[in-house]
Amino acid sequence: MEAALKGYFGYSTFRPYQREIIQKVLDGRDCLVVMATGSGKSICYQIPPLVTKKTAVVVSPLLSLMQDQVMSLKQKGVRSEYLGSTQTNSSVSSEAEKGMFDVLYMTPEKAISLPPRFWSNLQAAGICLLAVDEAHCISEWGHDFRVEYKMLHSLRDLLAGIPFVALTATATERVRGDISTSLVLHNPHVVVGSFDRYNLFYGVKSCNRSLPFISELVNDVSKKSAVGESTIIYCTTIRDTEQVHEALVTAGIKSGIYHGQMGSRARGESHRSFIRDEVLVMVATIAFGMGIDKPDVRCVIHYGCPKSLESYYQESGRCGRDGLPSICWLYYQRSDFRKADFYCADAKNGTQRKAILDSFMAAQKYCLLATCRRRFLLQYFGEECNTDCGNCDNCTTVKNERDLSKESFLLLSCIKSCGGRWGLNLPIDVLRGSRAKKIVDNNYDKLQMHGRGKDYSPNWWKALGGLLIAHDYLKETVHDMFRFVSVSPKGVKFLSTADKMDGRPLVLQLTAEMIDLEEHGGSQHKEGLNPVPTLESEKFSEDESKLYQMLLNVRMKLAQDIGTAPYAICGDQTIRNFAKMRPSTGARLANIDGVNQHFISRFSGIFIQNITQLSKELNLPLDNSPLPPPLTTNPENIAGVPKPKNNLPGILGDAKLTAWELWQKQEFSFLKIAYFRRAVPIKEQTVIAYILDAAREGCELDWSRFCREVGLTPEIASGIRLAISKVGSCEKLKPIKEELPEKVTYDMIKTFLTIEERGLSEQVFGNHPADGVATRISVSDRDGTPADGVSVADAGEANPSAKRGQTDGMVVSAEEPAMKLQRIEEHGAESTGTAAATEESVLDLVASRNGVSLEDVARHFKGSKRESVVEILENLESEFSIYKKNGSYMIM
Ligand SMILES: Nc1ncnc2c1ncn2[C@@H]1O[C@H](COP(=O)(O)OP(=O)(O)OP(=O)(O)O)[C@@H](O)[C@H]1O
Repeated sequence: MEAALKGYFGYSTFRPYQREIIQKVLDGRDCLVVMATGSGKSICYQIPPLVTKKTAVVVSPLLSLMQDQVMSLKQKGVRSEYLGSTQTNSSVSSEAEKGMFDVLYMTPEKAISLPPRFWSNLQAAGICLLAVDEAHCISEWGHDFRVEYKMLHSLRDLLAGIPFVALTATATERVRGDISTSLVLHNPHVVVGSFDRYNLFYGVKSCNRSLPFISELVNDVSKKSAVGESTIIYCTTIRDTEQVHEALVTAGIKSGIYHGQMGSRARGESHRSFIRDEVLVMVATIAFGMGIDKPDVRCVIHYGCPKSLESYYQESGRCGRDGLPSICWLYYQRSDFRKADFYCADAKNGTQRKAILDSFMAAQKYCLLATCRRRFLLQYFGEECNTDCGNCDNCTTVKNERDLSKESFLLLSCIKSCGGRWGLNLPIDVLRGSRAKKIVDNNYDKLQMHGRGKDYSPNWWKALGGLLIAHDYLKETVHDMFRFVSVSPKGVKFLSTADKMDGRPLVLQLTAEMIDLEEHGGSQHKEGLNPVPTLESEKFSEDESKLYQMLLNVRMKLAQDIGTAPYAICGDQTIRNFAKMRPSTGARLANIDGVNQHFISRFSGIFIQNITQLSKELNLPLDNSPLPPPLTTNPENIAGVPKPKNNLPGILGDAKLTAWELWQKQEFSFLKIAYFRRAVPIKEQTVIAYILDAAREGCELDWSRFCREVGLTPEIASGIRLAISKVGSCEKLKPIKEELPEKVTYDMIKTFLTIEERGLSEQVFGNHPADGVATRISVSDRDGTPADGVSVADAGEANPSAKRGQTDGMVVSAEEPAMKLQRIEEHGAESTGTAAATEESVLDLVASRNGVSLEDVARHFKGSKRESVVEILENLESEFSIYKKNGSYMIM
């Protein structure tokens, strides 16, 4: 499966649920898949034919959508065609029934009218599934009821034993029930994913359709077009469509128009120029709704309140389907709300009328909302959501507010530790690492928070002090003309809850001075005390942005030359990766996410040539390393971050702590966390690294859920253990990764190492491989051939030497632990085994070696309990006697 995913689609990991659904289909099980727009449902029916070499038949409601998908699949080397009224090639049908296509699309009308002979021939040639896309069209309760969809059940008898897969992005429980009954699904595997489109920003504006307003709209849209980004403007009437289109054209913005009164040819032409980026703006009625499969639409504007919240979700869902940050605006005016009767005119009975009215009312409510819009949307679709998203207009209106709990914690605790005997200046000097005489004489330079506040200027801290005084967290008193600042009872309470890690965020409105200091060099980092390094590294330099634009042009030119859409060649994210990593060889390029085999054989040469030449012109170095974020925190940071055992916010920094809390307590997915309250999302890998850091610092983690989400099975863990033993060290991840099949990711390796480091291996993975089973990774996996990764074989079965602990091959002994992580084994003979661990003896041990792991120390002091060893190490760390780097303790 993974080989097909990378080979044809260029992706190295499945998104949530994809693998599970594909496996069920391969097992022959019916499936009902309800997953958000853009979540990757198509891959669930596109991979099985590539694995089984049998045709997948896909029923889809719109010809234009099918044509786009066929075009895209062909670019990926997948044999694909469609059957429908606009198919001009008469041989497609006969080729299809001979099983000559991997994926065969057809309209529902076509599907129910094909003769039984077609189906029996196709079945003889090989058919692996029948997918019903946009399956909500089956239900009268759905918002796009199609009568032909209701007749699809007739295919059931013709395709006995073939799994049916129904897919939709919007389906209430009632609609789900209808789909299941109508398609006669047998014990279907039901997957209901999150409706959340994390990468979309939602916003609403009220408007009056006046000319100044249209010119504001035109102005906004032109900014998107100027940087090559696509926008769809949905209008509720043809009149509006024409008016907005005209305004855009007058302003010199190349834009297309699409509505039901245009002839099919004109609509087709308009559609084609939009997906080929010949025009970057499409002004359309909802006739352009489902029929658009362009993944890189960056902005969807609704000009008028939509007829239902379901259709709003569907249409706005056309935005950012490639997962990159994108924007959805809805402009409404109060008169829109009077259209209920108009929408209800189509209703055939009272039930339908009520359904239409209900969803129209929900759309109105969405317009008028003063609270988190995403939360409202999700709750409407029955998804539990207890937090505001931080990524909609209502969540971001007050822009100068920020959670300053970490900074406040530092300042308050520093003032408290200094005994409240001073004004603000001295504690601030302590935070900024001063060694002034007064500070050293009072031993304040030994405080944990000494030097922790260097990232902000003294004036910034003073402004925060003023804020904390204003909010009663600090108390200012005057004695003999001197001002003293101490922590108030409210501040003490804050400190104690923050200490217990369940403190609430302390959101304060930043003063103008603080903002000014942050923006104009007063502070080194806008993001906070510990800015997120990956965010920085993900940012493009000016030259990288130039390179990105140039490479977009290269892709555009290529697409024009071969008559396809630029996105069908590769996605925007892939081009971003090119601009960031600047691969100079085919091998490096092939490793980039989004690069598939077809791309390598057809386009790698031209892209490498352009990347090399343009990077040279821009003076950008080639082969920028896409290395994963470091396994542990940078030692420089560690040196600056003391480790009081119960001061996790202090140790971890906001970003890590928040990531951990969202994951562990709120059960957010990695992806959702990546977008949480960020204008620029961080990578999922970064989120994973953050949470692992938190675990390493002692935060509790649901390891079985974590491993499941990362994809780390006990078998893969055994494989990683073997690879480490082969490499002989876990200092660097790359050599370990290179020993393993492609499907084993850095995230899996990092997770494994954290589990090992925390001594939880047995608990998490069971007794692998010491339970009498040896695990082997087939070499073919490493070559990338389609094998399912890790196979388990009996230890004694093929290779007797396995029992003797052979580690140069890929088999490990059942009796001898394969771990060779610890350098201590080199020193094994010296180990006293019985010596008791004390701070002194542990310090001696650390000082005598160039890095020891927890296991080293625990093994060395077998006479002491592991918990005591851990405690001693933590104490030494918080006293700055030692620090940790890549899982090893070093002397300071
Ligand atoms: N495993 C993956 N890794 C990275 N990108 C993926 C993965 N699976 C799918 N995608 C990309 O996500 C985008 C959306 O996928 P897809 O078109 O299948 O969504 P969908 O769920 O069918 O959406 P809709 O309901 O809007 O039709 C596509 O650009 C696709 O290539």
